[in-house]
Amino acid sequence: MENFWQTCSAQLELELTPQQFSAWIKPLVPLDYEDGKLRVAAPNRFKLDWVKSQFASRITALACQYWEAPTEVQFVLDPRLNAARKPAAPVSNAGIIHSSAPSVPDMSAQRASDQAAASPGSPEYNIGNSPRREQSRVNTDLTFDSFVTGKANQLARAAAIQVANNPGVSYNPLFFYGGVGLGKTHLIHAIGNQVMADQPGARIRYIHAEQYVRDVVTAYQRKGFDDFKHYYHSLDMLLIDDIQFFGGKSRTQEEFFYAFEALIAAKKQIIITSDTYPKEITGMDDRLISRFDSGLTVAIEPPELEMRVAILLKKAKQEGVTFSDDVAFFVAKHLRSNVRELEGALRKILAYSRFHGKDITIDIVKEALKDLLSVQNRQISVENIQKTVADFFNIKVADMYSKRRPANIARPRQIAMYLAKELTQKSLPEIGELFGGRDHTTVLHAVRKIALDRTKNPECNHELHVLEQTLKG
Ligand SMILES: Nc1ncnc2c1ncn2[C@@H]1O[C@H](COP(=O)(O)OP(=O)(O)OP(=O)(O)O)[C@@H](O)[C@H]1O
Repeated sequence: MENFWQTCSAQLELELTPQQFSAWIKPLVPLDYEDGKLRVAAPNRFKLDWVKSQFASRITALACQYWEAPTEVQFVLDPRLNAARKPAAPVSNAGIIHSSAPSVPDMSAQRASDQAAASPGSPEYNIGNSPRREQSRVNTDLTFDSFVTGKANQLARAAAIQVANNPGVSYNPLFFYGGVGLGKTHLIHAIGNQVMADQPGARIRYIHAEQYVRDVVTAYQRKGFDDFKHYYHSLDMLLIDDIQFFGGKSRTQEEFFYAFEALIAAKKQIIITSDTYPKEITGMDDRLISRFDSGLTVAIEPPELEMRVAILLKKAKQEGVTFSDDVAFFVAKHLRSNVRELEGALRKILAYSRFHGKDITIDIVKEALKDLLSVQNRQISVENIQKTVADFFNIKVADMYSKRRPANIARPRQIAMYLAKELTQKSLPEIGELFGGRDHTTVLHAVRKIALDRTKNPECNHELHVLEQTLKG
């Protein structure tokens, strides 16, 4: 039964969004399996009803497939689970405000009680350490221990450790930027976890920027800005993720500016992540940009091959599976863009090998990742081009979408645009979009310029040839 549940969870994790998975599936616990009947416990009535209506048929289908026999899945209520489980899923915690937006039925009642909890005098301000941990929304799985280091992120990790050891003192704010799925969120949770372990009474809060925007709107609608301000201004540490979502939202930026000033003045630590560096965030007030830049700004780059291998080996081990080095190298060589993609591939491989009861070999990996690999082989992505060209010219990947124009950046960027046009099916406007929202005429200009240069300048031709060969593998 345990094996089935692992397989079933792995499959559902592939099919659902991360928020859905952690909100609805992760809290479930299989109880027993007898005579074609599987019993699964849910922690409360709300989750029980939702899981029954939304996921029962899929889980039943997976159970029938696994046992190769008709199987009935019964969902039961197990209130003891609430006490026994550590907080993992944002929605499952009785926290203050939701930090992600899972697709849920009407949760207004829960949200109302969440909002109430945020007000002064409420339990939030008189709570013990364990509920404080829950309300912080810090994910206990994302620690420094589980964070693999390599060239791509060693600076960021060093800065994170420094800040975790001296919150509010060394770099404030600490600002991480980099592309999707590269570990920014992981790293700020790791800081939160360490500070919480060192100072169990600290008021720490992780929030995704989109949620902060929603909170501002709610405070606005309810005329509740005093509570809102009081809450955010009295934190000991604020971890705010994907701040680029503040772009163009002036009321949110204004509120955040006050919170920022109050926290920094009180030597309370702020840690921010973004997909690009402060000056490049579109629609952000200059006051905020200069504040973001006033501490330490560190990039996280896409992982290099060795780091991708290390990540796969570590994550496989965490799943209780041993990957041979050959298999890990094979996967890492073919999947190059980010860590989230590697995790997805690993889940696919595990689910495939469990379903078919086969050991993990390169052949099995090829089967399990058939779709992913054929797409990778057929198509060279613009992301890959940007990374390869940036590595080649020793510049940051973020400079590919930045608006900076020094020649040592502008030319590699033009080369990357040229290669994107040559090697992918993307249109000029699509390429412009992927290079920091540039106009298609800028891309056209780059393509023509490099094409001409190539015919006249043998060195340029050679560089392009090397890059093309690298990209085509
Ligand atoms: N160096 C690493 N070691 C171990 N796991 C990592 C590492 N980097 C990223 N991950 C894992 O990869 C997944 C994606 O990382 P994360 O969510 O932190 O990315 P992100 O940079 O915040 O991306 P986004 O901008 O899309 O939110 C997470 O499950 C995270 O735990």
